[in-house]
Amino acid sequence: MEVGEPDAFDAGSVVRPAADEPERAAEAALRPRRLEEFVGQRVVRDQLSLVLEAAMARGRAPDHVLLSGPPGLGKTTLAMIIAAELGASLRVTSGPAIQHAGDLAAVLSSLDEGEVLFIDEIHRLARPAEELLYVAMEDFRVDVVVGKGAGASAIPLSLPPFTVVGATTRAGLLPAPLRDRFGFTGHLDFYADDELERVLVRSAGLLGVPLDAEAAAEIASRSRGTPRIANRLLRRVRDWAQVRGDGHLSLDAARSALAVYEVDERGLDRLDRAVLDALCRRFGGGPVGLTTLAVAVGEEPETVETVAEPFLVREGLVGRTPRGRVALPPAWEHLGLAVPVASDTLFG
Ligand SMILES: Nc1ncnc2c1ncn2[C@@H]1O[C@H](COP(=O)(O)OP(=O)(O)OP(=O)(O)O)[C@@H](O)[C@H]1O
Ligand SMILES: [Mg+2]
Repeated sequence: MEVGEPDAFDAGSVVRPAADEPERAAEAALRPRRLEEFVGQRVVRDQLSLVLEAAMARGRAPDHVLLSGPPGLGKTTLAMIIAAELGASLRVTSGPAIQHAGDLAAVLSSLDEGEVLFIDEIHRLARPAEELLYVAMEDFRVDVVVGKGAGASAIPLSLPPFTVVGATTRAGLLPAPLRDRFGFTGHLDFYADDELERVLVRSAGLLGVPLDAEAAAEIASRSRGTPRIANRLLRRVRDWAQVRGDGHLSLDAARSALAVYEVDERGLDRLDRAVLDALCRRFGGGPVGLTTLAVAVGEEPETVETVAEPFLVREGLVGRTPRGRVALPPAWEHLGLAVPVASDTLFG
């Protein structure tokens, strides 16, 4: 059994899209290795497969690839798949790991021909490193600075052809010159429930646990369109089935396990429901300011805004208006309350 499952009010709740290091390690075993195993995202998959096949047919390194989209949808997985499909080795770094332009210069100048350089969280690269990267991506060159102060000089060093795969959850934060250096950009979107079911069936197979079709459907529908969450809920249901059940992942086991973790039919957890509840019952549907709402649920405004709100807004449960947050009709329905007759409170 895994220990230390955080409190549901914590950002580490089972339905949050981010993953910590131990979870990333557990995920590695479930990662699809080849493009054909990668479930869903048909458009991106087809486009990418063309880019890769064409490059291989030409015997050249493919264009640089940018992968954007929310956490847990498969950016890192795709970066690894790209290298695997090309039969190339993969070097991994990230925006925050590169403190100075020199760190990046060192990585770039050690690349072998045809290697794939994965830069995760590329929107977090420091400006000087970013500038060095444009040149490297476009001209396959780095300027190595030798010496210090007035006597310093830049020696251009040419690089073998290689492919950068950048990943970002915030494509909008990438400066245009960097974005333009990518020949192909794939945007990952939330998955449909039937796609998540396929992810779950595949994962259950890899974990060697018997998963009923109805249980897969149930878990998928509470996974917020995110494979990472689906796989996480699957592990929690497996725990339940092994400890409280007979090891079989039935619909009953799925429902019981998800009740323990307070994940409801729509994939909302305790904090999400607390926010809806405060909005509807305490503030009559709003509009109410973020700070007031946060106090009502006993949380920091930042937690409400970054942890709970994105999904509530995406689901059409909560609206953001200039005068504050409002509950939309599905929020009342979700809480089993009558939707108030349309009044200006609803349309802030
Ligand atoms: N299309 C898919 N098919 C099957 N499994 C998937 C798919 N996409 C993601 N997964 C699974 O979901 C988990 C998270 O995927 P991944 O780490 O690639 O997400 P990410 O987009 O890189 O997230 P982050 O922004 O947090 O880095 C992995 O364990 C992976 O196996
Ligand atoms: Mg990732």
